[in-house]
Amino acid sequence: MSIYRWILSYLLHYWKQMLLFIGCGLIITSVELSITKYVQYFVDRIVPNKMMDTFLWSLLFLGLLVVVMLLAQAWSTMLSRKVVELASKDLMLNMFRQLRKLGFAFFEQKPVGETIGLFHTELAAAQRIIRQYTPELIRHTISLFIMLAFVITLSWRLSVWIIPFFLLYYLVGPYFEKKAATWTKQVNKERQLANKGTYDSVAAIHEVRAFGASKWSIDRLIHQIAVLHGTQLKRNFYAYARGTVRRITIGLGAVAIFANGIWLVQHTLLTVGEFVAYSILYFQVIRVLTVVVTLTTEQRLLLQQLETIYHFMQKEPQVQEKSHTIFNPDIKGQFEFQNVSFSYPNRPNVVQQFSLNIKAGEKVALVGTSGGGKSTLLKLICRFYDPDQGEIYLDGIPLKDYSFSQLRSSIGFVFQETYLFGGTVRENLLFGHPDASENEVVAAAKAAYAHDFIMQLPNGYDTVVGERGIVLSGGQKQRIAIARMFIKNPAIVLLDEATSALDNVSENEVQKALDSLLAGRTTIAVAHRLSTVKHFDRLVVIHEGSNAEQGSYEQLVARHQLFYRLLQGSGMEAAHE
Ligand SMILES: Nc1ncnc2c1ncn2[C@@H]1O[C@H](COP(=O)(O)OP(=O)(O)OP(=O)(O)O)[C@@H](O)[C@H]1O
Repeated sequence: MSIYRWILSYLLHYWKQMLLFIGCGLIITSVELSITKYVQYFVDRIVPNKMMDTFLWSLLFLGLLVVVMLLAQAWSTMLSRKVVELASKDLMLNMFRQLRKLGFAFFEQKPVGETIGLFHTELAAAQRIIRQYTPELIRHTISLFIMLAFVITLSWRLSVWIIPFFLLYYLVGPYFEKKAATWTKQVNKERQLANKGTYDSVAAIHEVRAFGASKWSIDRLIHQIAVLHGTQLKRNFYAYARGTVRRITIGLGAVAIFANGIWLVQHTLLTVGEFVAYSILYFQVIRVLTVVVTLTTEQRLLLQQLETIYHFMQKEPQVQEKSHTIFNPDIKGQFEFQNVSFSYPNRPNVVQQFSLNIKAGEKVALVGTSGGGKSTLLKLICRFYDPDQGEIYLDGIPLKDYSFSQLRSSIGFVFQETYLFGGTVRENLLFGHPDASENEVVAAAKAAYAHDFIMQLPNGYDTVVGERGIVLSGGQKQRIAIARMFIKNPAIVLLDEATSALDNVSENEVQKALDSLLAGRTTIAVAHRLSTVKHFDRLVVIHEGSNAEQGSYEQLVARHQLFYRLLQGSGMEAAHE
């Protein structure tokens, strides 16, 4: 019910249009009932008494009613199309907003394939409920009650006869419904697995090729799809069995009405007109009832699919923005970590009692053994996560007191690998700062040593890159990322092994670009290759989430402790000496 209420809330947002839509439905039902009532009058009064004048006038009146009904039908279709499209658009936008709100932590913890599946399968199911089911269900349910009341008042003696058949159906129906629902749940689970399997086999294409595992990958996918197909067949069997039971009971109900109707007419307990009108109404009621039952069942089956999307939409982000934030008009980039501790949900004590002061404009490199928590510290600075204990201050103000927008506009992050959007080089450079002028874009590209290679591309800055266009090398992509930073102009730059994925030639080019970017900005870098951070003001050795040792490169080497051992381990000692 809570899932259904949540879906309904999207339609109720447009309650005025929904009321009009229901009003149209009432008009349509009233006209349908009036026509049936007229048939009764025609058979019982007009024909036996040869009332020609009444017949002609009533025909004219009926014609008018039909026109009104057609207009109401057209208007209700228009209204419902408009409302359902608006509501499904709202739902989709809210999902994207929620995805953004949940932020980095959600992406790290959920496989991408699962999130894509959520948008493909579950969003589509939710939109189908909004588009195809809910408005029709509301309208037909109201019509059904009005028609049932009408049928009972027309002849309660006949109505009594159809009750056992409906009861029979409702005794057997739920068994098939439950079976169908259970199998639908299973279908969804297996569809998600198949989606994830498809994603994996595309995303891991290099690994699959490199390991010669194509056959393994295809076999795995074929198996997943075969299992899904088998479950779908079972689900369909129960769904159709349910329909068949329904059709049989409707037929038996009709036979009962005819047999009893004729008996009641013979014993003058029912007029011929009432019998004819009742027979017409029975099929009308059955039609509406079937629509209501089918819509309810199918909607219930679809609702089963929405559990994950519902929980996704109710999820609270791990990191929340305060309602009252502090605006710092001039961020300098001075950091203070005070006894910061942090655990991932499934990985405790990644950062432990970590304390560090970083001066504005200082260049600090975090070094240390793999898995020590260096990248995690960068994530805490960006507030992708919040510390469990302790506090991080930026220019003396707790990070938590800043707005997300100020924090993120003051911090530039260059990752190990840069993702380029399917668009032009210019669009990729303007990412994050769409208002920059052409001059700023070119100046940034020059400062990042990217202008020359961009000019050599077929259409210069208008060349399409990324998934839909030219594939750039790792070093070129990093220089685009650095140029983006020049345009963004943040006071603080975070580098997460920005050059570790590059060969020596590319690394040199990117290093030149980085040197010009970092001048005058507070820089915190995570580095694997110690050579890239030799010239940093300070190196901080992170060991098991704590600040184990710090100093300049030379000081740390001379100390002959943890850093020195790291250098020996990485084969850098010779280079140093
Ligand atoms: N999102 C996450 N959820 C759970 N555990 C994580 C997550 N991200 C990292 N970890 C774990 O936390 C520990 C620290 O990871 P982190 O990436 O901060 O280390 P690092 O020092 O940057 O390592 P490396 O030098 O290998 O990149 C590792 O054991 C890692 O497996």
